Amino acid sequence: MKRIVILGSTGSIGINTLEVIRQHPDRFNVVGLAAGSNVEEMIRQAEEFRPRIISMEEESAAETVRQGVSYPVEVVWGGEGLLVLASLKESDYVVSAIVGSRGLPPTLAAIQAGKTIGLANKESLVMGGSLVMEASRKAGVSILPIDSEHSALFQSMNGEPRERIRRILVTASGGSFRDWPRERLVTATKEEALQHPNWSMGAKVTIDSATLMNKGLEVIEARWLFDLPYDQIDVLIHPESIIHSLVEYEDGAMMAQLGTPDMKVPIQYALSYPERLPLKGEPLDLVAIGELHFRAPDLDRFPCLKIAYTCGRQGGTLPTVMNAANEIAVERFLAGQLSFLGIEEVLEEVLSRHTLVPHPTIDDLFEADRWAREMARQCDARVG
Ligand SMILES: NC(=O)C1=CN([C@@H]2O[C@H](COP(=O)(O)OP(=O)(O)OC[C@H]3O[C@@H](n4cnc5c(N)ncnc54)[C@H](OP(=O)(O)O)[C@@H]3O)[C@@H](O)[C@H]2O)C=CC1
Ligand SMILES: CC(=O)[C@@H](O)[C@H](O)COP(=O)(O)O
Ligand SMILES: [Mn+2]
Repeated sequence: MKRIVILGSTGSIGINTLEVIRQHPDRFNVVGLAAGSNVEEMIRQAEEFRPRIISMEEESAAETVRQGVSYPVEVVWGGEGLLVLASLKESDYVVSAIVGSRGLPPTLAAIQAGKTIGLANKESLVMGGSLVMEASRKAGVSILPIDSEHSALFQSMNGEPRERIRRILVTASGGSFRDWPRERLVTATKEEALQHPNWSMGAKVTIDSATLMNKGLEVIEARWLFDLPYDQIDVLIHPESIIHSLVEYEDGAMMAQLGTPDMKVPIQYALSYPERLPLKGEPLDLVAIGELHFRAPDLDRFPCLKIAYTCGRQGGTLPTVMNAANEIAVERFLAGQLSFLGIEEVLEEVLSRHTLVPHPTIDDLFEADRWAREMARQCDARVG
């Protein structure tokens, strides 16, 4: 029985994770849940899964949950609360599914406490990939990818010689504006951007998909998870999101993982690895789909992907700054304070002002993150 803590249980990944666990009560037991402000969903989840401990972002939300749950449960809160959940002694597995760079401290804490990690929170690898991977090597813990592309890559490397990989191809749907000309992006609205063609996900990752920054974050995530240089990581636009990514080997063979766009598949694989369990869901009907399509990404229409490659290659504090500026820009876009193309303008502006720290400590990363957020908030007024 795996004893699981879910950080971000009320979100899209968190809810899908609980659905997987619901299907396998003999395999998985929920011992802790953490979320931000959604007290109603947390109370409902607590009543069903009976975790021993819960964490919420604010003290007031924690108190509401404590009073709303019908059994004696420990409720903690804030950044400290997340660290308590991450290193809980009754758990052996932590699902890291908080959105954004605030997922980094609890992910690192869980690694240092020796927990196996199911990683959805790609921002923690973008912000601090080198430190996270070094910590996982030191602690001897596995980081199992939940992100669909990285799960596909992981599955496509299973039993194959890593040194024979020629390159990996990270597939991308192209997002909500895949076929829009650049001129039309000027007026793109939040409602339009939130209409992802294939996946139902949280707002932040859906906007990142629309700018192609999600693919940029995923390229950096792949660099760290699979220890590959950037010139062996390519992006392939695949509008149907059926092939979740591919690995090309030196003999020309390509291995891929296919499936319907359903996050329960990679989540369950990460939870059950190295086993493969049954899962309820629509089987993939390739005859009904008929055709799959592919094309190269258009970096002129979607420069965020180019920005991410540049930041990843230069390294140091640049990916941290890019990630933080992107989080603020997306937040402001969702709040109606920034245009869609304003997101890339904020990134360019903040990055142009940053002085790169080449071998950052964890404190350097947090300082770069703080600085970039402040800068990105200031830029908003000019491009909004
Ligand atoms: N959704 C998907 O299909 C995929 C997501 N990912 C990645 O997974 C991560 C989560 O994405 P997704 O589930 O879509 O996001 P959602 O926005 O749906 O959920 C985010 C979760 O984080 C919680 N949260 C936010 N702030 C805090 C905080 N300060 N303390 C504790 N919890 C907090 C939210 O709680 P609350 O709602 O209670 O405020 C919620 O549970 C992201 O990094 C994303 O890129 C990767 C691949 C696919
Ligand atoms: C489901 C998942 O893993 C998302 O990260 C997804 O990849 C987003 O779709 P895009 O391919 O549009 O970025
Ligand atoms: Mn993905």
